[in-house]
Amino acid sequence: MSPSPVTVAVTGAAGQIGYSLLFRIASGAMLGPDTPVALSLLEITPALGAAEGVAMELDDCAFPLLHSISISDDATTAFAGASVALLVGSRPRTKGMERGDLLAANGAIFTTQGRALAESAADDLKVLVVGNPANTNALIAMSNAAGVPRERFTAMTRLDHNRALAQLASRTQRPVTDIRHMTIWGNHSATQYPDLFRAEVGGTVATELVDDQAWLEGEFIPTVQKRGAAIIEARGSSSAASAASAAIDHVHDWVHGTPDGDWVSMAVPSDGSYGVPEGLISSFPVTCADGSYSIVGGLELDEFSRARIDASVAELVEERDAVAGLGLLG
Ligand SMILES: NC(=O)C1=CN([C@@H]2O[C@H](COP(=O)(O)OP(=O)(O)OC[C@H]3O[C@@H](n4cnc5c(N)ncnc54)[C@H](O)[C@@H]3O)[C@@H](O)[C@H]2O)C=CC1
Ligand SMILES: O=C([O-])CC(=O)C(=O)O
Repeated sequence: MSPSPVTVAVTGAAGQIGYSLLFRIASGAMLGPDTPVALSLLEITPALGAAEGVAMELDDCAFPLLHSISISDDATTAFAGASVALLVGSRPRTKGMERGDLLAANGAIFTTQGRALAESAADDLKVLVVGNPANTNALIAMSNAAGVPRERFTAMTRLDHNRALAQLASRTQRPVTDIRHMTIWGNHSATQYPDLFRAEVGGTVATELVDDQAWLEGEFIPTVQKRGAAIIEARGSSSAASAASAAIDHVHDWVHGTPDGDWVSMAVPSDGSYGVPEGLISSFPVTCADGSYSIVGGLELDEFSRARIDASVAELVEERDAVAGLGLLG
């Protein structure tokens, strides 16, 4: 066991995702079996009691890797010394709401938290934004975190990636472990583009194996794009355990690396790759090694994929312009 615990800050700790996420972090699923964890929970004042209750349950699990738990309603206090910050807390989408409606409601949260991260987090900070609209919230936090390197800010499209793996595995009747090179491009929204032209199942290109453009366009892509809304419709509240699991996967792979020969999807600040305007937080195929990620370069994009990526990126540009207009970009 490494001697000093890693501080992991989690916002929205008393929420539904928090309730799944914290137990997996404390069990070692995110940072590995040799890394003790100090959890630092941020909640709004009225939810501090509920966060205390979650902390009591965490205590009751007697997790060997759980070094300590602290709780605060002040972002600078909660982020002090954090090497990993999972920004989950925000107002979730409810029936009939689109992510655009959430921009203003959540913008203020992420300006404050961006500034607080710059003030008190550790030098090796890694940030994952889960709270929606995740890409643009990450952009707001990044642009308000003066002095923190931009590449430390990421947003979650791993749930979409995992949903795409599950849909393809089901259609091809192959285990998810046979699938490589799945990619989600663009925004974590209904415009996202889950790309099967680069995915492979057992070494065969997925689109060639399936060979059914009608399924691709009429079922696969819309199912993945609208899965969040389908879960809300079925469950009456948004995805929580699957979102928590995807957050664990995202940080795990960022810290421990992606398997040889494969990649994952992460929304990261664009370096201009694939024509995505620099600085937008957009989903790309990435590989991770030594605690850093790199956008996979040199992929040839067909016309079908290009048009869909452009549509999702156009939505990100609109969101960026909207929050810039609201004065939320530092
Ligand atoms: N990127 C993705 O793939 C996914 C994102 N989400 C998003 O994750 C977010 C959280 O979802 P749930 O846990 O289901 O929501 P929830 O409503 O159950 O929990 C949110 C928690 O955040 C807290 N909170 C609100 N403002 C805060 C602030 N300023 N600081 C700290 N905590 C604050 C609330 O008090 C609440 O406890 C939502 O925005 C949801 O849309 C959900 C699923 C997938
Ligand atoms: O759709 C929502 O509001 C929750 C979410 O992000 C998802 O499940 O992908």
